[in-house]
Amino acid sequence: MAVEQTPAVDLALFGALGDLALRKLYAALYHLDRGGLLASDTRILGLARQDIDAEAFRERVREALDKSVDAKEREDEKVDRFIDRLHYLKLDFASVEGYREIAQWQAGRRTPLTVYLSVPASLFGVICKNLEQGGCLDEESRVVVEKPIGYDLESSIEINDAIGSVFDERQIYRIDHYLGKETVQNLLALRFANPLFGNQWNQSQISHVEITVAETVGIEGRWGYFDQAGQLRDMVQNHLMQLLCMIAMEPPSNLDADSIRDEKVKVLKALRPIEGERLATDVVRGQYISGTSGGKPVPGYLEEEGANVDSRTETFVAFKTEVSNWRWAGVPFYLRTGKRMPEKLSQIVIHFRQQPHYIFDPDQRGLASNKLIIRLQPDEGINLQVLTKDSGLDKGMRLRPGPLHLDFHKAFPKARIPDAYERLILEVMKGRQYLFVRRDEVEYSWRWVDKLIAGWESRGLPPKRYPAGSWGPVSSIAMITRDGRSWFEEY
Ligand SMILES: NC(=O)C1=CN([C@@H]2O[C@H](COP(=O)(O)OP(=O)(O)OC[C@H]3O[C@@H](n4cnc5c(N)ncnc54)[C@H](OP(=O)(O)O)[C@@H]3O)[C@@H](O)[C@H]2O)C=CC1
Ligand SMILES: O=C1O[C@H](COP(=O)(O)O)[C@@H](O)[C@H](O)[C@H]1O
Repeated sequence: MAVEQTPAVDLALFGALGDLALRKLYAALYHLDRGGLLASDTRILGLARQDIDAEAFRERVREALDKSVDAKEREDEKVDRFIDRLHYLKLDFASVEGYREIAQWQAGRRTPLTVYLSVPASLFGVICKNLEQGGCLDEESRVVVEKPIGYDLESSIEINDAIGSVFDERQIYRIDHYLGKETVQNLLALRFANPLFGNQWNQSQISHVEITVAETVGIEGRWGYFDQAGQLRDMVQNHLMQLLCMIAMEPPSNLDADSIRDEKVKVLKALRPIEGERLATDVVRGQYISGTSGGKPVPGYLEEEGANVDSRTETFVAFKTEVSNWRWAGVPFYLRTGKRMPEKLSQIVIHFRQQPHYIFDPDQRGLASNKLIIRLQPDEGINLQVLTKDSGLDKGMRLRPGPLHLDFHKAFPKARIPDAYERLILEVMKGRQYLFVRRDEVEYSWRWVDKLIAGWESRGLPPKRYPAGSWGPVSSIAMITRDGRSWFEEY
């Protein structure tokens, strides 16, 4: 199939020397270029406040690519071609002075300006205003903003209002990089292209759903940011909520951005809040203490560089909720995410109900349900656990769980699984919003999170401790065990 032509873009990257840009964004752009997906006259303007010239900037990006792109994928000629697209402008984002130079950079070009705000959300509003005043924008301009949008509902409304006073919603691309992950997009195909699953996807066939997003990393020098946020705001409000929506939403009538986003909003509205007595039983907050990671000793959260030793910020959260609608009534959704877990693992497990009548060995009753395991990372793939008869003359009718396994790397050996940012940047360039989060999604998600935080604050309890390298506080295991279930950690 022919590669779809991507229109030429002038990309203005704010925060061009920041962590995200250097670790992820240039690598993603380079891969797009290498794959022939950037139009020949696409250009990138790096904006930062460091007093360097374009050559020094290009050198910094080259060094970043050395670290973030696999050696076998770094082809000299293609790296040079990519580097040639880069320009640099020193700018204090908060001051309107200097913005005219962005407009001048574009003078005579017919390509719309795409602005990527890889900066803290507190700067989104002022940058948008300055771009407008500097005469940099027109109706075709686009703006890409990073998560998290705000700290709570109130601040997110303020930020969204500020962006919205300059850009229309159709011009705004709110990134949640989990939506760019290959397997997350595959959820749409899995659910809506396969009647086998589509027809079973409800409370009469599914007993419960688990979502785990476990990270091995700790705070990685981001204490200042992370301690203000915590795992609930940093990971649940956006990434885990989006995963939950993709699992729980009704079939959209087509793949248009708004059809999909309308359905996601309905899920967020139907999500049962955790309040009252449920605060004691249905949610666990944790904070890691020293332990091990990858076989090496690592410090606890309160011993990290720059730490405030009194911090009660959670680095782990697990909870049980429900989507209160006809499809999902009575189906618990168990979610957990944490830093310094034993392995990096993001997966969704759909547990199907047992047969109405059971005829096999009563000791094996616990085995007797199908599970669909959707692995986001690592080892992207889908695994359906089915029960078969154990082979051998001495086994009688003993059951054995076995996988029907689709490993994306093995099934499509020639296809490279792109990083989430590659997909997302490409979609911005093509002007397609279906993988981006609409304002009301952000706000409904904050509403739910704010209620939970208010509940935590009213109880005033510190997070439970867990050693780095463990699966979180024991009470997160007790939370699911009380329902006669356990977290599924196999694949
Ligand atoms: N890093 C990550 O892994 C992730 C980040 N994000 C989001 O991406 C965005 C960027 O994050 P990250 O790269 O980590 O942040 P960084 O702080 O590393 O980068 C932001 C950059 O903006 C620059 N900057 C800040 N204020 C000004 C100003 N007034 N004028 C000019 N430059 C300024 C900083 O410059 P200086 O260095 O000079 O201070 C810094 O280089 C944030 O919204 C974050 O929440 C989202 C998901 C993951
Ligand atoms: O947005 C964020 O995501 C990362 C985890 O992303 P992943 O793609 O590596 O799973 C997380 O570490 C970070 O704290 C958070 O801000």
